[in-house]
Amino acid sequence: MAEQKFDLVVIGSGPAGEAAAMSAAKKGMRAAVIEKRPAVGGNCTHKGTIPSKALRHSVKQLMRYNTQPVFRALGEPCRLSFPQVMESVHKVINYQVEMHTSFYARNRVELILGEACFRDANTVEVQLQDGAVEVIKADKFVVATGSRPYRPGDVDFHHPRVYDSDTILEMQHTPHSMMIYGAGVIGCEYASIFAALGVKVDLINTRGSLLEFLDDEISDALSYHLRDMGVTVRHQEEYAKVVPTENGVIMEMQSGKRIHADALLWCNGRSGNTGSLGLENVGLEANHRGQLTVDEHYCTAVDSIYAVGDVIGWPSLASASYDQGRAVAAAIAGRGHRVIEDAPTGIYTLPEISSVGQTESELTAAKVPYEVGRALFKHTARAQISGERVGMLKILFHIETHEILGIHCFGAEAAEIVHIGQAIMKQPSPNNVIDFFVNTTFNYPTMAEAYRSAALDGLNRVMRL
Ligand SMILES: Cc1cc2nc3c(=O)[nH]c(=O)nc-3n(C[C@H](O)[C@H](O)[C@H](O)COP(=O)(O)OP(=O)(O)OC[C@H]3O[C@@H](n4cnc5c(N)ncnc54)[C@H](O)[C@@H]3O)c2cc1C
Ligand SMILES: NC(=O)c1ccc[n+]([C@@H]2O[C@H](COP(=O)([O-])OP(=O)(O)OC[C@H]3O[C@@H](n4cnc5c(N)ncnc54)[C@H](O)[C@@H]3O)[C@@H](O)[C@H]2O)c1
Repeated sequence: MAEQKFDLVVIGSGPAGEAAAMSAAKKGMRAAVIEKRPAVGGNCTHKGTIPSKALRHSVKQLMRYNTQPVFRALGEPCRLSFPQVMESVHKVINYQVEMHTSFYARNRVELILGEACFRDANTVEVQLQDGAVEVIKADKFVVATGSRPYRPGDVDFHHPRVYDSDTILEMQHTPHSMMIYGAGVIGCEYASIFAALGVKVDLINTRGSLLEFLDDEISDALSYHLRDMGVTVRHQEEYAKVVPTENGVIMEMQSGKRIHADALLWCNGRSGNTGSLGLENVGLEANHRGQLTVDEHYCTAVDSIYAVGDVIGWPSLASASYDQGRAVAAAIAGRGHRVIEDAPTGIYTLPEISSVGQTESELTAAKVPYEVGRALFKHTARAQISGERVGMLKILFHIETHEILGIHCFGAEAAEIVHIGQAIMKQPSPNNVIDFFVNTTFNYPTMAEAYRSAALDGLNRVMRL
């Protein structure tokens, strides 16, 4: 049995693991990454962020072709099958794998392909793909094993018409109808994708409104636009039984309804990948969702074992995972590190949604005196030119200090647009004020112009008080 020793060993090559390893190597540590898949990139690259965003991009292009009058001179609206749009997705995944693989050699981070299991707090056994077992020792370990779709025991995920967000990428046909159970971020994003492909979608939400953490106005806009695309949104529904049949899936609801569709996409929750890590050998225990608890240094209850990314739960974002990876390497090296707790929201529904800071409900509950400045995309020259007129930017700011408290946006490129406001919002006082947007000249025509319009709208309201 071969044995190797490192300063730091990371388990998992997703955003969190890769960032931790690269960052540690740049700080002079001898680092290795263990990955059980045959390729690096994590679930982010192979099953989650990258495939869903590439899929959504292709579908959005198709939707634009089919809805923009200018393209009618080229022909009638067209349809693409799910496997057809998946072809472009595989290309993006391959580019990503190639690029991420190159980082390992360039930074002299050893890549070990196999499944890691703790033997003790400074040793893991790695089951290599050829069946051999390697023993790896390290001063410190970072668990970055990510998450997988939660699968309740009473749903048959082996049935060919029952999918989760991993297996949906292998679907070989385009169903006429689909029910999506769970209207969290994944459910809403896939509802947009399938509706844009012409699939009749039932989106079943176990809660009272869509994405309750969003500002109410944005959540309402999402409901409106999903329904406008033909999605049936059902709130406050819980399944009682899932009955897959030869030609479809029936979901019996606790409310007594029976919903039928050609296929079911299950999007209700994710569990941390800790089951096969041998945590019992190091005295660690995961919670009921398979997640590990860490302190402000991303250290678990065992001082040689750290954890970052989806495996520690909230916010479970690729964006935050990259930052947590860098932070844990800094923490281990004893250099100052940032605790990641202010990640913006970027939701790639159609329309796109993005926000940073507090919502109106939160500010009202906290009794903060605030005002709102709004700009509708349809009133900007850029949106009129691009034809992407759906959308709104709203800035929440303190009535007295003008400090920006929240930015909420939906519409084309919302996830990019929000960062303009975020950059100002994060400035130290007194530079974090809404007045910046009226005292600065923006390129024209741009979507950034919406900031000026929203700021003028908000400041006009305050002046009228
Ligand atoms: C459909 C979908 C869409 C998403 N969209 C977005 C988005 O738009 N924006 C965003 O910010 N986030 C998005 N996310 C979330 C994002 O993908 C995750 O937050 C991110 O992948 C977490 O990164 P990670 O490094 O913690 O783990 P992962 O990406 O899950 O990678 C973990 C890796 O660890 C490996 N591993 C597990 N156990 C072992 C073991 N014992 N030994 C060796 N290797 C092991 C796995 O094989 C995997 O490669 C999305 C998620 C899904 C499912
Ligand atoms: N654009 C983006 O940023 C993006 C896109 C997709 C997914 N994601 C991330 O992926 C994560 C998963 O999203 P989602 O839509 O599946 O779900 P979600 O986190 O909204 O959860 C859906 C429901 O499942 C329940 N649940 C969660 N985990 C469970 C578990 N292990 N066992 C039982 N119930 C559980 C939750 O309480 C909730 O009622 C989110 O944290 C999200 O941030 C982000």
